[in-house]
Amino acid sequence: MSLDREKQLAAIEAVKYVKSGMTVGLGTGSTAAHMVKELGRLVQNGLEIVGVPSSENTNKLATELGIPLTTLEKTNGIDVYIDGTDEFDPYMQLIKGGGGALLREKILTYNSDLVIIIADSKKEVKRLGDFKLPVETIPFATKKIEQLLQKMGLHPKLRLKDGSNFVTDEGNFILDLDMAHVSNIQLLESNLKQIPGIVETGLFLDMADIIIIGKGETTITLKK
Ligand SMILES: O=C(CO)[C@H](O)[C@H](O)COP(=O)(O)O
Repeated sequence: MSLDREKQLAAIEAVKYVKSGMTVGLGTGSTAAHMVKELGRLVQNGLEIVGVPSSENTNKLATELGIPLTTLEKTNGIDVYIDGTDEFDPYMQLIKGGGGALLREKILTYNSDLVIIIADSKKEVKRLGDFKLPVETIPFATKKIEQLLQKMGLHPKLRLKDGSNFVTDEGNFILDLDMAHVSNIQLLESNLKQIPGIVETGLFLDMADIIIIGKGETTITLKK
């Protein structure tokens, strides 16, 4: 069974939590795109929702599919947020941001009543850290932050796209960190957040309420 089919199955299962009248946060990435497509199909069949996209890419896809959209500040909060992940561990802790949308994704996650993460079976890990941890940095400070993180043993790599710096929807850069040898992820998160110029990290700790994993032709649901 292909990983893409597992992503699709997880997305279809997650969308069952969405009911008419809800404000729905729309994640970013290939798994989230399956969810947006499924919501688009349901909207065509009469589901009445308003979406809040987490990126310009998702905004474009949802608009093409006819999903009514709004922005976070115009809502009274989000009923359910559905997004993919790069890794999740047995404690439902996540690394996100492979697609570079981690800042808006974390803001929407924080402002949502229910957070559902959808994943293919390859995203499950015993311990976070095979995937490089993205951190979003202000361009003005990025060089200095890179030097500091190097001294901390986190081997930062400035993310590039087509030979130039990758620029997020908020106009920032991304440093991808090697956290394979970090034993205390809570401490890492708080240390990183104390560095001026780091806007956000891709560690989503204690934020997921439900994780739906596509496995073969079925899904497995983990709940907090
Ligand atoms: O955090 C993300 C984007 O910033 C994505 O959810 C994450 O990268 C997973 O992507 P995909 O579903 O394509 O594997």
